[in-house]
Amino acid sequence: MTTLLGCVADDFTGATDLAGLLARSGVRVSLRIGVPTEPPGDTSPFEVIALKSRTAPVAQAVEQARAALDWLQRAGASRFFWKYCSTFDSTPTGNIGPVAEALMRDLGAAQTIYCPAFPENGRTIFMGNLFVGRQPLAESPMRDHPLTPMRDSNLMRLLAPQVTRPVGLVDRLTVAKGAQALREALAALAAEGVAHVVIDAVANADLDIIADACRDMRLLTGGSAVAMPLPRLYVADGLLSADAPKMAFPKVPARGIVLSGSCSDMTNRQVAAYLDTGAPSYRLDPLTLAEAGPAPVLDWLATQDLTAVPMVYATADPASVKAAQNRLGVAEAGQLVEQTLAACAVAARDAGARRIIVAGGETSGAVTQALGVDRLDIGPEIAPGVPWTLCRSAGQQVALTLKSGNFGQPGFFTDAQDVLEAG
Ligand SMILES: Nc1ncnc2c1ncn2[C@@H]1O[C@H](COP(=O)(O)OP(=O)(O)O)[C@@H](O)[C@H]1O
Ligand SMILES: O=C(O)[C@@H](O)C(=O)COP(=O)(O)O
Repeated sequence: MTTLLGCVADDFTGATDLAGLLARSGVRVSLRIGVPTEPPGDTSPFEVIALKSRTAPVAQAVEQARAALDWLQRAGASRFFWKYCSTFDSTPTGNIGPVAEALMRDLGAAQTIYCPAFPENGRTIFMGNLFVGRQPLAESPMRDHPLTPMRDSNLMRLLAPQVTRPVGLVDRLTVAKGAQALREALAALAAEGVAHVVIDAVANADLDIIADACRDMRLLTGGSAVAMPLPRLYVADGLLSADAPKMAFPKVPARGIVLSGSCSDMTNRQVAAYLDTGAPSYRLDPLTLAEAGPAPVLDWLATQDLTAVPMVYATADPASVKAAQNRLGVAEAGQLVEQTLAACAVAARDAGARRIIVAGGETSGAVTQALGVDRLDIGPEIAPGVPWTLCRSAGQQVALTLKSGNFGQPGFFTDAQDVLEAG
């Protein structure tokens, strides 16, 4: 089937988040891990390509996104979506802006929008300022993110140094007037040469208006939620029929593992809640890892009963993360943890784990790549933006969930298992 919307996501949790929200509509969504090496064959109306480029060097992130765009164009896509984090995770050099500009150039798009709002998860934008719950982004726990600490809440100020062309805003007062008012505001900004437009949204109703007004733009950018109304709008436009059969999620054996590399505030709470259940657990310390390597945790894992769904975690509070980074360097500390958790995933799979729960975007990228997964089918949603997915790894069918650091309730690791039991 010809692809209608081609999506590029800058990390793997973000890709499953987007694919899960698009799939809520009942249309077929395919999620590819990395740019497929094969030319497009059996494609879906919605294709999502997951990259691991959020913290990659700018040139590499741009190159990967352009390769993904090329594949999606060959699949027949006529509209495109650049998905980044709902907390706008990036640095003054990128990669949100440079990738958007490169895709705009390739597509001949004079203007695009930026809307990371995800109201169901507490991300809202007002007067160009991003909020996480009641806190401005820069006062939220995101200010201590290990790789992309967010120290400003104003999206125009965050975006401007990342792009070469002018940045503007359509605020909530205009969005509230409806799709026509928004279209006119965008046209007025375009006439002034504004290429990059941040748009306020505080509720799903705002996202409906934004998607309605912008659905024919060649390139949209944002978090996952602004894309959620698109399938319904395309069906209304007669571009697509919503007749995709829902995938029956198969029963997978109840042997599993939890791998947590996120250090977000929410993941810290989720790890604490899972420890409280008495589940077997192993805490990774980057400084010990740097000296002893992964052998001790792999030895421990080999002794575990996987029906008890043990947890390996490096999740730590900001002070401990800082201490490890000061000793090892930010990238080195991150990589050590990611590679170790990835090795645990492979060992657990080889020992029979068929339910793998991963917390953290970069961590999910490392784990998924180590498992050799190239495609994920979207299954039931555990929490807003976090579906179970089904993949094949080393010839085995494995249920995999990739949880964004900040998503889910404190009981997420148990919730995830309950969803499979209920299904
Ligand atoms: N104790 C720790 N000290 C230093 N870095 C850590 C520690 N635990 C995890 N990390 C690293 O922090 C990063 C967390 O990023 P990520 O997995 O994307 O989580 P999130 O989804 O919360 O952003 C990863 O690179 C991970 O390896
Ligand atoms: O938009 C979001 O918040 C998520 O989809 C996402 O990208 C999360 O990234 P991580 O927090 O790094 O998992």
